[in-house]
Amino acid sequence: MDITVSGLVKGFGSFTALHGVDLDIHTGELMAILGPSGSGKTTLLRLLAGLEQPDAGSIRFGAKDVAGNLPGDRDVGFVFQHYALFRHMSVFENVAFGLRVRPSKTRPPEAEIRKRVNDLLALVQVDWLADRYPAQLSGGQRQRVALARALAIEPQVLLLDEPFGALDAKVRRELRRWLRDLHRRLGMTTVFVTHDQEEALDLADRVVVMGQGRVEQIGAPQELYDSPANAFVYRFLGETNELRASLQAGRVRVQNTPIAEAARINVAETAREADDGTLFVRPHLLSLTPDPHGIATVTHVSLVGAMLRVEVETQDGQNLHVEVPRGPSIDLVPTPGERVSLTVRGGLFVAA
Ligand SMILES: Nc1ncnc2c1ncn2[C@@H]1O[C@H](COP(=O)(O)OP(=O)(O)OP(=O)(O)O)[C@@H](O)[C@H]1O
Repeated sequence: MDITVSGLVKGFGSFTALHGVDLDIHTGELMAILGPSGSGKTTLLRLLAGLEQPDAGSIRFGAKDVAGNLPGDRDVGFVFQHYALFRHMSVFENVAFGLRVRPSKTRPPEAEIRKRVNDLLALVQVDWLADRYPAQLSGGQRQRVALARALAIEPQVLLLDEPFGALDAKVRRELRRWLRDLHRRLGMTTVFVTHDQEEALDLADRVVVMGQGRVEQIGAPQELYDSPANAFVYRFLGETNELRASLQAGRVRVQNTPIAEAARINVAETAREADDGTLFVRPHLLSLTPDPHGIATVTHVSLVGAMLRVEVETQDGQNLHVEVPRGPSIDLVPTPGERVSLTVRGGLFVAA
């Protein structure tokens, strides 16, 4: 089931939480909605689920406009943090619930319900917990049961809001791997909200980056990391340096010294020339060369695993850090106080 969102607007009182969101989600895709707190991720997911109605814009599931459809009519399974399991029902009954409440015409026979629930509990690897109550489960087990409950109705679309939010890092990683395998096997269109960039980049086919109620960029993880579209995405995803720079005659310059061919740099909007702007560059896309007339001085060197992390300060007082793979020889390690020139192999220039 593909989902097409166009011009979605949602306000709460005088506050606008979504300012016209456009988004295409492909059939069978695993898509992450990533953004800082308050950027509108949950609001977007709740609109997809039918738990909120938009003020303007449309949501289509396949060819069908689902505006006005209640959650039960959308063929979605969802796991929201605040939709806890039913405390007074066993794990088995929690998972069976969505099937049991169906009108008699579409409700499967009891034997089939039992089989489907048992199969699902095996799939999420908690079949041995079928008779327990939610209070008797660990956090990770509860999340798996919540997922089994969402899957029981065999939805075409699965919506997950921070599904592993409350869990510790190790269990999160485990469940993440498990969700990826499950998605590969079942193949339903899945959208999950997270504020954890590692989780989004690791798990999703594509990621929507949201900022203040707007889509800032949509792309595959590698594409977002390598070619952020703007300053917001650059700052939000991964580490970055920001340098005051100019763009003249095909070169990006710092303190009037060329440090990059403009052809290797993405240039935001239409700035072909600019006296003043910001160059965003990832630490691993900067190189240092010993140079007595260079524009920077090494201030600190540390070894982090296989990488050398070098901090430098430019003559005009800008601090940046550089990551270089550790070479075979100790002689190649820069030393504090050494003058160096800088070369930039990729980045984004934004005119002031
Ligand atoms: N029911 C509501 N009434 C008023 N304001 C709301 C309501 N729901 C959300 N908001 C506001 O809309 C904005 C977006 O909220 P939303 O929950 O979508 O953000 P989020 O990106 O999911 O954040 P978080 O990562 O913190 O969960 C926030 O500023 C929030 O305060």
